[in-house]
This record gives sequence, C-alpha cells and structure tokens, in this order.
Amino acid sequence: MKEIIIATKNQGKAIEFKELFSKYGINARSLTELDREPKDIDETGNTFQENAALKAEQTAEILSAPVLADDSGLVVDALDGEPGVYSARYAGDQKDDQANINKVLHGLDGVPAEKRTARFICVLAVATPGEETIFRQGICEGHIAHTEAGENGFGYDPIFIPERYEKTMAQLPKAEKNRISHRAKALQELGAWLDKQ
Ligand SMILES: O=P(O)(O)OP(=O)(O)OP(=O)(O)OC[C@H]1O[C@@H](n2cnc3c(O)ncnc32)[C@H](O)[C@@H]1O
Ligand SMILES: [Mg+2]
Repeated sequence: MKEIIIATKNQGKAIEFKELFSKYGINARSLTELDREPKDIDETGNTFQENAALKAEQTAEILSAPVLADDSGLVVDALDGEPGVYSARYAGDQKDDQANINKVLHGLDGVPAEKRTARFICVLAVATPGEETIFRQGICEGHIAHTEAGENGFGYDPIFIPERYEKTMAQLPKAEKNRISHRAKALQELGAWLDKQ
C-alpha cells in the first residue's frame, strides 16, 4: 500500500488523516508511529502557511521523504481572530484542550449568538526534498456555542457549531466531520497531487 508521513504529533489529527487518506488507498503514518520520533519543531511563523511549511520542510529534510504537515486553528471574529495560529497553546504551553475551550467561552461571555461567528482553517503543506512545497487551504465556517457538548473529535470541536448544523462538531459522527471539515476540504484541494501518488 502507498504511504505518506504526516508531520504531526496530535493524535486527533492523525486519526482523521488515516480515515481521509484511506479513501485514496494511502496509508497515513504520523510521527508517533515512526521508529524514531523526530524532535518537536518550533512553530515560530505568524501564519498557518508559515507554520505548515516549517513542519513539512524540516521533517522532510530529516526523513529524506515526502511529508505532509497540517497547521490549523480556530478563528473567532469577536475575539479579533484569536486563538488563530496560537490555537494549540491558547491557554498555555501545556496544550490543554479543556483550558483552551474555557478561555474562548470566557472571552465570549455575554456575546450573543449572531456575533459568535467563527471558522476552522487548515493549511496543508506537502514538502518533497528538492522540490517546491505545495500548499492547500480548507475552511469550515460556523459559530461558537454557549456551552460545550459532545465527545467526538478533539480540540475546540465541543464548542464549534458548523454552518447549517445545530450540533457541535464533537456531537457529529466522525464520518460527518470528515465530510465537512477544514481538513477534509484542504485535502480535497490537493486533488491532482493525490491522484499521482
Ligand atoms: O503541530 P502538530 O504536531 O500537528 O499538532 P498541534 O496540535 O500543535 O497542531 P497545530 O499547531 O496545527 O494547532 C492546531 C490547534 O487548533 C485546534 N484545531 C485544529 N483542527 C481542529 C479540529 O479539527 N477540531 C478542533 N480543534 C482543532 C486544536 O486545538 C489544535 O491543537
Ligand atoms: Mg503544533
């Protein structure tokens, strides 16, 4: 079976990529599945694209193989775009999903439903040693709930209600998230590259 390495240590992302890539007959392996796990890469960029490039290019260099990286996050309009590129560490370096959720809900205290618009953004970078890096973006529009609900997914899913839904992303079956998510859309955009794998 064909294989692609995903430069992520986030288990939630890794599980979704396995499902998404299986539709293309490709086995997606994350960094935690390699014999030697590469060290963490500093995400020093100011944009999703910069951070996706850092993760993909440095990992491709270390492994001498094509690598796909995902930099993603939640953009909340009433918080001036926060948490944005700082989504993973919004409430501190320990990358605590619950603390991050609490910080967003607290920041939106008293903000009415119609002003709670938000979107998940995913930028994928595919780096191949000696070649130009390819970038694709996917966006999933929605709004932030007043309370958290649901057990599926990861990160901010329990407080994100996708457009045209009345449930949070964490309440949707995982196949449904994989149909509408920012990650699924970005991967679809890779179309031609995927077809020649
Ligand atoms: O860098 P890697 O190792 O891939 O793992 P990470 O968790 O640090 O990943 P990012 O730097 O891209 O930060 C993305 C954060 O945005 C949030 N996020 C991204 N996609 C999400 C999704 O599908 N559902 C919920 N939250 C998401 C979640 O908090 C992630 O930790
Ligand atoms: Mg990260």
